[in-house]
Amino acid sequence: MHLRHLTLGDFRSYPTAEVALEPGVSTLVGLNGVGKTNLVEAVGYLASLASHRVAQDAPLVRFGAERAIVRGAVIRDARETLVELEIVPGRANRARLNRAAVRPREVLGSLRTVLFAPEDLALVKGDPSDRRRFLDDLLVSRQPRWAGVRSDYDKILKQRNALLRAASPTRGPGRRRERGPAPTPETLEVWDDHLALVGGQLLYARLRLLRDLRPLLTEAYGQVSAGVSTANATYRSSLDDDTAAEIEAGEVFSPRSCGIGSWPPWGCGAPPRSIAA
Ligand SMILES: Nc1ncnc2c1ncn2[C@@H]1O[C@H](COP(=O)(O)OP(=O)(O)OP(=O)(O)O)[C@@H](O)[C@H]1O
Repeated sequence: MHLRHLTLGDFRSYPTAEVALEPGVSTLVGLNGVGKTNLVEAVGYLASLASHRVAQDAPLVRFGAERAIVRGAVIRDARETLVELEIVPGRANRARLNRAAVRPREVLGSLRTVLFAPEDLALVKGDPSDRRRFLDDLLVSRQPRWAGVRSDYDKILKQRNALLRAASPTRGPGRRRERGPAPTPETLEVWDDHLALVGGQLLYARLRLLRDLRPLLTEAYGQVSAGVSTANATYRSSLDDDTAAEIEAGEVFSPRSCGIGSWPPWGCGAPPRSIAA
């Protein structure tokens, strides 16, 4: 795969930019702040619909402009694909593949990149949540179907936390909680079950992913360290080792025909309104 041409319109510091790229290594050279990382960020955005530097889209649009355009001509197996994104902060992105309008998610996979930036040091220096996010991102880019499980997990966690907050006698020090419907232990139990089930699915996927990554990591690190030291990666969870091993072996929560594993428990159709909300 080769990105032959990159076009930008009102992306970061660039009112316009046309960048032709040859196959092989390209090096961007320039003074600090001249816009090298902005170009790399644009390529990363085209590949992943996300920036490695910011969570929101607004900073990607040039100051004073309303929208940004990122367009790439990608060559793969001697065929060229034109991938185009229009970034409009606060609204859904618009996407086009070979000039035909598509849903943004449909462009994923047209361009595949591996971006390594100073921010990636958070993988070893940062919080465990950074490492979980990295694994989940990788999971989704390898097998997009995990995106659904991941977003279900986030939704359930949010709903369960809201329920726990509502159940606590005060919200914040000394403040009385606002009155809402009192949650019953049964309701909490239902959310516990959902959380355990989807959390188990996600853990299964992360453990499997790490199992696949481990030999690659050890080999790649061996090359840069010239064999002086070795690197390994293990997933440390609060579960006991036997349970984690059972999950990794797929004895529980393994993928089956409908969706993934026995998730979702309501079958393959739309989720009940309480979960979809
Ligand atoms: N939304 C924006 N609108 C206009 N300019 C922006 C926007 N976001 C960033 N910039 C400008 O982009 C420049 C930073 O570009 P970038 O981070 O690509 O620099 P760089 O060449 O990678 O620098 P360094 O070598 O220091 O890493 C800054 O001048 C900043 O003001």
